[in-house]
Amino acid sequence: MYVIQVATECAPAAKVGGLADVVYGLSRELEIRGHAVEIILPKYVNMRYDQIQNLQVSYRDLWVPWYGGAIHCTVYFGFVHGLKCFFIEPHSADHFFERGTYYGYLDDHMRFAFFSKAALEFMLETGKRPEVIHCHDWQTGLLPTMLFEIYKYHGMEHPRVCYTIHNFKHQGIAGENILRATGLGRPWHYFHPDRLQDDHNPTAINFMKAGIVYANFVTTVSPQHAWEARHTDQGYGLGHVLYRHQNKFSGVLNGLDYNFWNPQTDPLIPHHYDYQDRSGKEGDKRALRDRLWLRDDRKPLIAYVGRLDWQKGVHLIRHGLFYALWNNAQFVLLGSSPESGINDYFWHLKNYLNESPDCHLEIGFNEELAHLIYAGADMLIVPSIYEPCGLAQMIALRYGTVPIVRGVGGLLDTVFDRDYSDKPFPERNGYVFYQDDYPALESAMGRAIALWHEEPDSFHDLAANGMACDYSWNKPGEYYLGIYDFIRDR
Ligand SMILES: Nc1ncnc2c1ncn2[C@@H]1O[C@H](COP(=O)(O)OP(=O)(O)O[C@H]2O[C@H](CO)[C@@H](O)[C@H](O)[C@H]2O)[C@@H](O)[C@H]1O
Repeated sequence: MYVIQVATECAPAAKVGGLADVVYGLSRELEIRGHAVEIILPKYVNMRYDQIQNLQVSYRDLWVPWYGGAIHCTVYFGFVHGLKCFFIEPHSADHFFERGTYYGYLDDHMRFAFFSKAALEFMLETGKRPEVIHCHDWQTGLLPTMLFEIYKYHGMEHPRVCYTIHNFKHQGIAGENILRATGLGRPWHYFHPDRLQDDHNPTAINFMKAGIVYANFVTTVSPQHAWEARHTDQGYGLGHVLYRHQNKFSGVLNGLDYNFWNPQTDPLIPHHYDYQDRSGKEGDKRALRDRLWLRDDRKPLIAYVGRLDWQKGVHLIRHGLFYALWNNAQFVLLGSSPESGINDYFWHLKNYLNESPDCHLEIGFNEELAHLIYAGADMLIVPSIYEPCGLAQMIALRYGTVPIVRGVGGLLDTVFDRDYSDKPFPERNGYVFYQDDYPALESAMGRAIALWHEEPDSFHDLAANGMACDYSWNKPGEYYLGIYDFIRDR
């Protein structure tokens, strides 16, 4: 099978969150199984270039039609930890990818509509004809529309599209001018409830809806979230569209790259360990405390790693921090937010708690520190308001760190409560709470902290259960191959 992934992130070169891990992990899994995979990404000026090997010009003059004219692009090729990646660099006064951050600009819809178009133009010009184009999230939602309404008639009639939604909240809403920019034109055709017209604003088009309508298959990243998106407000207004296209929609639980996230070999942690011998984890806890100036005391270390977004339950993260400090535990936070209000709030909290020997807040993105935290912590909280899949809890399980999660989305598919799950004990691996209020979080954190202090052996058994879970790409890789095989043009 020949697959091209078109995405706006790929770990570890261009990563904001879980999308990057999935694009990397799934591509690797497909390659290991002997399939041909290429990834097309924007060439952001602020990528981790140290994570790209042999970067070189691959196609010097790509002219991408845009409005009435065309934008000149150069396409680079390089390996991101062995994966074949193409990077599109537009040369225009818009400076689409020469910004301080990857997202968060008023013209984001233009930037990524352009990227989607450029990816198709690149395939057309270089004769690349993958059996499947797998694209991700709102940023690439217009790609299947452009493929089947324009590029199909220029010799790209065979590629089929699988479209994966990682976050329903961000859908890409734009005005009519996007149709003129991309060459789709014909507003009377696209401004139709069965095509691109937003269901809640009849004068806008919706990129994600476009992806759902035009793709040959649509997935989201866990079975539970697929249900939530259709039946609850977590579809953010797309439930009706999903219902109409339910025959080509399903939830496939994300995997985790078990080579990249591996406590036995992880080069970013000082002590290695595995399921049978977890003594190295103690060393990592000491190393983490040393690095963050935390006192060495007989207390569990509780962590939060992730974006500081409303989605992640910011008020519960804050409360979890104080609850840990009041209840004989330590707390470490690693995260950042594009919203200055949230960032400022956590900076303020960091200053306020600066003298505490039991807590550390690291505001920013730091892949290396993230690994040490997953390895060194005893527990990880994931109190999300909604969570399509969630990788943090899976990474925690892999590193023998007990997850404490809110029971939504993929968290429900992966974490099973030690005390209340109906699963047999060996399959229970963490703590789950359901309401999004303080008492709910406290009940779960309280049970975890008490077990750590009072029954350390039972706590270790629980952590070992987590390490024994298999959330690798093995099964999800098979599911995606099944989907690709189902949609490909024979
Ligand atoms: N400050 C920081 N420093 C270092 N590393 C950091 C970091 N902040 C986040 N990360 C890393 O980014 C990843 C986060 O992945 P998640 O899946 O948990 O959440 P995210 O909301 O970004 O992903 C969305 O897409 C994924 C993929 O489909 C879904 O699992 C999820 O539910 C959905 O919200 C983890 O690898 C984490 O370690």
